[in-house]
Amino acid sequence: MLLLIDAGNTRIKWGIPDTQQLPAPAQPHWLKITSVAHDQTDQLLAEWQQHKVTRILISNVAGSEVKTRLMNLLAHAFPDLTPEWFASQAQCAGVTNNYQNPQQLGCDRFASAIAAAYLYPSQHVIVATCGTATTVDAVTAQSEFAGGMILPGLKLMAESLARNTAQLPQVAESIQVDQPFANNTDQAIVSGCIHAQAGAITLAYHALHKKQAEPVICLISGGAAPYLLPHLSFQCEHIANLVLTGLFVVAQSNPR
Ligand SMILES: Nc1ncnc2c1ncn2[C@@H]1O[C@H](COP(=O)(O)OP(=O)(O)OP(=O)(O)O)[C@@H](O)[C@H]1O
Ligand SMILES: CC(C)(CO)[C@@H](O)C(=O)NCCC(=O)O
Ligand SMILES: [K+]
Repeated sequence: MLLLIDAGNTRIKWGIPDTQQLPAPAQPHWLKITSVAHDQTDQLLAEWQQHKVTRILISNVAGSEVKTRLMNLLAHAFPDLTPEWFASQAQCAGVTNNYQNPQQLGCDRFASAIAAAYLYPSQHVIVATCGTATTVDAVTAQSEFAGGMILPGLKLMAESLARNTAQLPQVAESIQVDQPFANNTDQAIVSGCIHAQAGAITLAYHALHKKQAEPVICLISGGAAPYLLPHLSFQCEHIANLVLTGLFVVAQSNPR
């Protein structure tokens, strides 16, 4: 069995896809898929050991401390296996990475681009990933990662206002906005942050459409996706676990 891990800056997501299904389904069928916070990684050992794992592929953008912790846990759980650490490169699984320095691109973004190209071959795709950071990337019909934007995630944006101003409070994440112009502080903050994110996604969608003059698909993923979806005025598909789907495609394209 294949163990796929997506270590982000807020949570560690992991899954085991069904690799026996032939022909491969458009979206992997997950035998198991779940996530833990960084302070709960100790529970991973017992959970992983319940599966007959034969290969491990990991995307980590959470830094070297998290990498070391995962390496130690994996060495305990599967002493005979050598985990593969996915890294961005100029070309992988049929996708070309147009970053000036291909290795500089976050490997979670490259994995998501690979998933987008696999799910929507020969189509132009905007991939919005709304986690700790929000990234909005363009993947062309020629399977190129064309480039993208990085902005603070929804929570980080709101927190930075509370942290760096005298009069602005920390707002509850559950506050809803149904129109841009709020008449109280809490809703004005939430409105500003949501529309900054939704506005960036909307701009990217129209810019790619204008550049390619062809239909554009928009995919949205990450913990904040459900809060942004109602604020997008065009069709946008919510796909959970886009990074893990990309790792699945990488593993299939690169059998050992
Ligand atoms: N209830 C909520 N209300 C508003 N935003 C939320 C809520 N829950 C999660 N988010 C947003 O989702 C972001 C992270 O979500 P999540 O815990 O799923 O991490 P993630 O998408 O896996 O990110 P990463 O890959 O960076 O770890 C938060 O920083 C926040 O912006
Ligand atoms: C932008 C994040 C934090 C999103 O998870 C990650 O992809 C990352 O650390 N990227 C490195 C910088 C870059 O992608 O240009
Ligand atoms: K960072």
